Amino acid sequence: MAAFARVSGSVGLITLQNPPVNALSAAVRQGIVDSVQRALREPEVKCVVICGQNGIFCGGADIREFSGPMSGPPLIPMIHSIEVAAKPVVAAIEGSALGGGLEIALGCHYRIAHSKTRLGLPEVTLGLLPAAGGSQRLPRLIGVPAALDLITTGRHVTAAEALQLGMVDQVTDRNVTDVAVKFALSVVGKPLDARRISMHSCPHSPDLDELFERTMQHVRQRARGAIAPVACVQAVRAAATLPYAQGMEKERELMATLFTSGQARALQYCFFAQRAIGRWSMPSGARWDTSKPRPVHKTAVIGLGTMGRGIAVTLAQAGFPVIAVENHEKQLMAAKQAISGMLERGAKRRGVTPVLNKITYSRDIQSVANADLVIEAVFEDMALKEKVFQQLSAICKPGALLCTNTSGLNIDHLASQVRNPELVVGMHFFAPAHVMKLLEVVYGPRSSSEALATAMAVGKKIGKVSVAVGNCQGFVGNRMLEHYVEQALFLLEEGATPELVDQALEEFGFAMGVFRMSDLSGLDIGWRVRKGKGLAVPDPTTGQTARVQQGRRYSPVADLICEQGRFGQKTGQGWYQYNTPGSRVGKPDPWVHNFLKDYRARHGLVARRIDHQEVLERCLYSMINEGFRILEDGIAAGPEDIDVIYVFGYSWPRHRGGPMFYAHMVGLPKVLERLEHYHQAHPDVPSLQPCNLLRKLVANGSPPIQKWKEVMKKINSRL
Ligand SMILES: C/C=C(\C)C(=O)SCCNC(=O)CCNC(=O)[C@H](O)C(C)(C)COP(=O)(O)OP(=O)(O)OC[C@H]1O[C@@H](n2cnc3c(N)ncnc32)[C@H](O)[C@@H]1OP(=O)(O)O
Repeated sequence: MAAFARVSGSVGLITLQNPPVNALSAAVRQGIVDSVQRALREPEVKCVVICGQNGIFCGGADIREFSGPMSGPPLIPMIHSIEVAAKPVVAAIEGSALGGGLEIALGCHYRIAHSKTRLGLPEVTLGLLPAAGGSQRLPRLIGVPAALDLITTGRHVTAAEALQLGMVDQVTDRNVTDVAVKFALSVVGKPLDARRISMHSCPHSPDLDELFERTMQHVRQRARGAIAPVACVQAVRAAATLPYAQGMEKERELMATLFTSGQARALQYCFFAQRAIGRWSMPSGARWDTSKPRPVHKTAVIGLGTMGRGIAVTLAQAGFPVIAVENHEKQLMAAKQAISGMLERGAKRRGVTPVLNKITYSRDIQSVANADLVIEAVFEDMALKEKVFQQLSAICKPGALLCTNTSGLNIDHLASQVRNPELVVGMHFFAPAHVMKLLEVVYGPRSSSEALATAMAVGKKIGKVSVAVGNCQGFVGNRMLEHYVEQALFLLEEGATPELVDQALEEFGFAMGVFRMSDLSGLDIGWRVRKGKGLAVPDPTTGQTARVQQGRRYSPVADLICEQGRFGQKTGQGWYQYNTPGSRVGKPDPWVHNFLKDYRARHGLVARRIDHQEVLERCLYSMINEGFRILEDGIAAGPEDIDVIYVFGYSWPRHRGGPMFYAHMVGLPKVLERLEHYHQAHPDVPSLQPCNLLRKLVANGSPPIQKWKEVMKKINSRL
């Protein structure tokens, strides 16, 4: 809806009303059209102000409407009618003016923003472009380079930056509607043509061709196959080179392709998935809206290796006092120096003062006695973690939340080491912890809903995308990853090279293929884990690691590479070769190719030609299959949780929505058929055997992903 009122005698005030963000639903658009007509019709109205209810101007088009047939008045003529109005129209912007919201403001003759407002055209993040004239008006208003930046990234700007760019005419700390009403009265009777952005041409930019070429190259590189950023560049190019009407036609054409694309559906799914994960529930029935978090004032981090340092920085930057504990003096000093550097660099980037005094350093674990929440981040070794939890149980004040940053060890076992197991949860950060957005919050069978609510609340406060998951080996992310990596290794045995596998995955949209990624993170980490699991142990008779371990096919290829001291970038050799240790640019390594040839010969394996499709199907479908098992086991509450974990923690290309959404797009019958095919070819690989839930979903007519939870409930209640 939009309400119309006459204020200050002759100002027509139009208020957008659609909580919580005044999204432009059909009803709101109709309300605006009716109100504008009324304002122009009534002779008492001399000028118009458009504002939003409840402290927010407008969050843009109603994204939920995109999945159904469009109804109600379209945006473009509505905005045009505002721009051509004979009475001055002023946008009174507060909270947010995003997407279609900003496009309405660009159609107004003047824009006044509250100082706390954020403005932007984030359509690209939804797989779209600003197609209600935004791609044509913004470059005309602020110039091509700035418009290219905002439209291709979807970046929100502050009111101060918007003023600097010329996007708004005035910024105020006062009530923005009051200011806009007064301002509107002051411009009655002034000529409006110069205020109609569509009548301008773009401000001159030198070397326009070169600018577009450079931007296109940069955008293609960053987009990893996403089509919307490329279309955004094309639309802005049209604004810079064509008259407005032709530019609008180009904008329409480009949008027609994007709007129905699978990428737009994936990105819009991600938008809602990211919000859905906040509404967590536990198998006990406890939920986000019925569980109260405990207050957390003081925090502590135990163990200041790479992860502990990043966690301490994240907590301090969010305003938490942190006691940072490391029992080795030398390591403590090194950590202090590294953390201070991280805080200083972070503060410089954000233009704020570094919060060095938020962190107190100590060698004594007793110093965490007063903390409300402790995060253990010591070496990934169960015996060591057990000891730390026993100590914490004796030291910490009653009610303190005890968290572990383990990436896969048993939370329940750690809980069994303490007096209050209900206060133990996992807080699994991803490296580098102060940069990566994902946090898996892991509850065990004994964790209380209050403990989970507290960890989720802290996760939100420190700016992480926090996903609540159940306890199992590897939780969600690493449990699925194991199958992806396993298939990649099998493909090497069967004839692929690391670069072939990586190329297929990178073309799919991953920032790095599996082998490039493992060179970056260090091959020794996985080796240690495999040894810990009793894998990667040589057969006493042959002295070689067997290709069958624990009753199933196993590839020792990665272990053999590690035995050569090839740990990836840090040693200058891994799956690729590097000019120097620490260098980031890897080249295909003939040594690896020869090693694989010898390995195959030794094991009587005949190399065959492997294409990109097989790489994708085996690596991704085996991982997706495990995702279905995770849903079946109740470790993740829904497919959105898994997808958000993969998009934010494992560089899964967002425009493909996450592994479970990808399966839905490919079609569950096809995923099932390909898994059956590969399992028949590799019966000794259990991860290729289609799981029950996948079979049942297919048997139930392969419902859309939004309905999986319903079908899962139905299936479970029938068992
Ligand atoms: C063509 C395309 C055109 C013309 C477009 O305009 S595309 C839309 C462009 N706009 C956006 O991309 C903005 C999306 N929204 C946001 O960025 C944020 O919601 C916000 C900055 C506006 C507010 O943030 P915050 O206060 O944190 O609130 P939430 O993000 O949690 O949102 C609250 C609930 O509102 C729902 N929502 C938000 N925006 C939209 C929208 N444009 N359409 C439909 N629904 C929207 C959001 O899903 C939350 O709902 P629940 O999860 O609570 O059910």
